[in-house]
Order: sequence, then structure tokens, then C-alpha cells
Amino acid sequence: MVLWIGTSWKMTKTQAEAIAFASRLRIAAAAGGWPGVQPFVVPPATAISVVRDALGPDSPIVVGAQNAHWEDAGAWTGEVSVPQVADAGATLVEIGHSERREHFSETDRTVNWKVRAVLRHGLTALVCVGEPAEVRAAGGAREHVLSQVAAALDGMPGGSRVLLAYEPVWAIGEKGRKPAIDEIAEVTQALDAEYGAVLTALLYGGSVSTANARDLLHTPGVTGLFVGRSAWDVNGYLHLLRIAADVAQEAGEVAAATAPR
Ligand SMILES: O=C[C@H](O)COP(=O)(O)O
Repeated sequence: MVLWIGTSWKMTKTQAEAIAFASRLRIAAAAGGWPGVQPFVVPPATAISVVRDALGPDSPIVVGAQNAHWEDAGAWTGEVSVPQVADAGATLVEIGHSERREHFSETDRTVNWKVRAVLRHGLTALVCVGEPAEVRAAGGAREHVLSQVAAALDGMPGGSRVLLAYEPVWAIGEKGRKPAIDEIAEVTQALDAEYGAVLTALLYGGSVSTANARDLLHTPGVTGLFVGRSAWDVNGYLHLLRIAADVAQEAGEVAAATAPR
């Protein structure tokens, strides 16, 4: 099992700041990296190509885009397409983050169109889902999230590379509430049962920090973390990667000790 540990920088970092971050990552990766962990970074579109370059050729670190349009090209002012972010160096595209659903009118339907575009071009789709606070309070979290995923993955070809990030809206950002493990497990267990066999990884996101990362990585069904604020400083991200590498190593040792001889 590989643990995917990624950070979206959202609308932060200049190119110089992005290069400085990526350069530190490159050095850490060359010094041994993080066995059992797949790191990924999702810069703003303006920094994808400089991050790709700063990480160097054959880097083990995946670079993503925070969004891409469902059309390949055309009169869509202000948008970028999947071929364009791929040209800049992205091999993964984040789709349907709650901030885009809330502020940029993304719907289950447009999320599905974008997933199809990303997979059509052979990139990895990182699909974000999560329930708002009022849905959680009314007891509908699991149904809400399962419905979002069903819509997003409708028509997905077999063998596609899809990561799912479960990010409850009430847990994200500065006003987010730190989640209890039980609250997350209720949803991640259901997602794992329904989609575990076809997903590359099931991530948790929302108020992840070095204090709760280990527990979150032990939540049923969770095979990675998607991090905002705690990983915007490279030292925070490197700390999270080390925690994940420890968890991966422990899991490997348990598996070896319990394997039939
Ligand atoms: O993309 C990441 C998520 O929105 C989580 O953000 P956060 O870690 O700052 O709460």
C-alpha cells in the first residue's frame, strides 16, 4: 500500500516561492525520500512549469493542477485546459474542491465533465467531495458524499487513475473545525466499501496537521492526506511526509509479521 500525501497551495506563492519549496523537496527526495509514500504538490497554474523544472527530471514527486476545463481549447476566457496543464508539467488534476463548488458554480455535472476530460488525456484525476456542516448536522453526510462520487465518476473508464479526497466542508480552512476520527470514518468506510477497488487512493483533507496526521492515516479506508495550510511551509510538508513514511513502514512490518510462511 502506498500513502499519497499532497498539498494544494491554493492561491498562494509566487514563482520564486514555489521554486524555493520545490528545491527543498528535490533535495529531501534525493536524500532518500519517503519509502511507501507518494508525494504530490498542486501549485497555482502560474507555477506548475517552474515547480516541474525545479524538481528536476525523473522526480518521484507528482505535480498537479488545481483545476482544468472540460474542453480542450476554445473561447473560454480565464480558463486553462487539460492539454495546457499537461503541457506545463502536470500529470494530475484536482477537480471539484468545495471552494470551486461554492465560489465558481461547479456542479456534480461539470465535475463529471472535467473528470472525463482528465482521464481522456491520460492524467490522474483527484476528485474532491465533502458535505457542508448543515448536511452533517442533519445526519446526511454519507449519502451526500456517495451521491457526489457517483456523479463525478459516472462513465469512468475501467483502469482509470482516480484519487478521491474526502474533505468535509466544515473542516476546511481557517474557520474549519478539526474533525473527530469517528466522524471521518463513517464516510471513508462507506467510500472504501463502494469504490476502494477502483481508486488509486482515498485521501482525507481538512485541518490536517502534524498533530493529527498519524491518527488520520489510521482511519479506516484512508490511504493518504490532502493538506492545505499545514503544508504551505515546506518544513510542515516535510514533517508530514516523514510521519507518513513512518506509518507506511509500520504497516509493512505488520504485514510481513502476519504473512503466511
Ligand atoms: O486542499 C486542501 C484542503 O482544502 C484542506 O485545507 P486545510 O488543510 O487548510 O484545511
